[in-house]
Amino acid sequence: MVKHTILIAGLGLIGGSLAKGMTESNQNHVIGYDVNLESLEYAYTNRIIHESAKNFHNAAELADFIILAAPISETIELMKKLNDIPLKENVIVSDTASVKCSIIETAGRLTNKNITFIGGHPMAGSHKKGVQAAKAHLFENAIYVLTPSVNSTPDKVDALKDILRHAKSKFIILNPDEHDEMTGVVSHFPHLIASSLVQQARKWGETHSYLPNLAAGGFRDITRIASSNPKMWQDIFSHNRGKMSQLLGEWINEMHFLKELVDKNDKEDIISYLDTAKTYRDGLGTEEKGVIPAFYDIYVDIRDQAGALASVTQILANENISINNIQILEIREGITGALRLSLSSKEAQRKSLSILQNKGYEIMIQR
Ligand SMILES: NC(=O)c1ccc[n+]([C@@H]2O[C@H](COP(=O)([O-])OP(=O)(O)OC[C@H]3O[C@@H](n4cnc5c(N)ncnc54)[C@H](O)[C@@H]3O)[C@@H](O)[C@H]2O)c1
Ligand SMILES: O=C(O)C(=O)C[C@]1(C(=O)O)C=C[C@@H](O)C=C1
Repeated sequence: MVKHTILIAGLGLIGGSLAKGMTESNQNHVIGYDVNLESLEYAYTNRIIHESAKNFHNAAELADFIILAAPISETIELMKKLNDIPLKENVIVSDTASVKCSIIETAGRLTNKNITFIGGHPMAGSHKKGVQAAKAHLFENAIYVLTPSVNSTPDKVDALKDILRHAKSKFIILNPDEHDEMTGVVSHFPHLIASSLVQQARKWGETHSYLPNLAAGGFRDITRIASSNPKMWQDIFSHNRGKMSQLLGEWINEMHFLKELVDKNDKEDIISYLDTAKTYRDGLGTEEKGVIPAFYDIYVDIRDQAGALASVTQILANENISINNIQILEIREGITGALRLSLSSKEAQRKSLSILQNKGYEIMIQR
């Protein structure tokens, strides 16, 4: 098998995670580049990359594939730089930016004939940033959107998928506008709303100092993403501002409607509103639809006592069931709390439910 040289520019959470998986699989030679020399050094000493490059131009000349994983505005600047570099013939350039229209518009303006540009967006991440948070398995089972530019061909798309196969993602092709519209709704806009909910609580907290202690499972659940990297999100909102503005307008109308509903206090209408939302939300994880990957969660009631979490995870480990994600939703002194365990398949969900129920745990699954 031919070893390709892959340059990953931007070794933060996303670039670092892609690089780590690629370097571990050792099929290709991975060169890392980052403007932050500490991140570059960290990536090299922790074997996230095979080789570190302090000069983007020189590293780009050596690459067969280039993945730009910097913030969106920086990614656009790097694309413009690539245009003036004597690259290898037929180099495939991709990116990881959360917004695709401005990236593909920039790709359309590139005149360097050696570049085939295929936009990329792995639909997985976290509220953490930086190379220290990188995980080789971050994109496992996640949707990975590709937005080929006009000069790309299906064999080039396959070549890109091939060098990304270690990620174990599910690739889908979307046009950039469709991508920005859908991720606007299910990814970008929720971040704005999460921050606005936290702002509301913060303002109330100024006159009610005990308020933060009451922020339990529900508030924490819906606002986790408000802890994300503000600079990255400003960049995303700015590049998708047309869609954000439209969604905010729709949301404001929805809030007016909701206010009327609450003021009227019609029991049936309110139940119907909540029920329609519940039915849609419960259905999201049952099959893979659009950009939303399936999830198979179970909720386990546990007591606030030493070792409670370890007991549950040990029972599942004994049965060889691996847990994709675990979250403590609400545990306060002396009160029963809930664990949310995310499993990798419906079968794992069913098996965990039955094993834990047999051991006397109270379990809830959605649906
Ligand atoms: N965080 C997420 O959940 C997530 C998920 C999918 C896609 N993305 C997208 O991936 C990209 C990277 O996000 P992240 O979460 O890894 O951010 P991050 O802040 O963790 O990492 C960004 C890295 O890029 C480096 N960088 C900045 N300017 C650079 C430049 N000019 N050249 C080279 N390196 C540069 C920074 O030093 C940093 O190491 C963004 O475009 C973002 O929209 C983020
Ligand atoms: O899990 C999170 O914290 C994320 O915000 C990840 C998330 C999202 O789902 O909205 C954020 C931005 C990306 O472009 C893709 C994924």
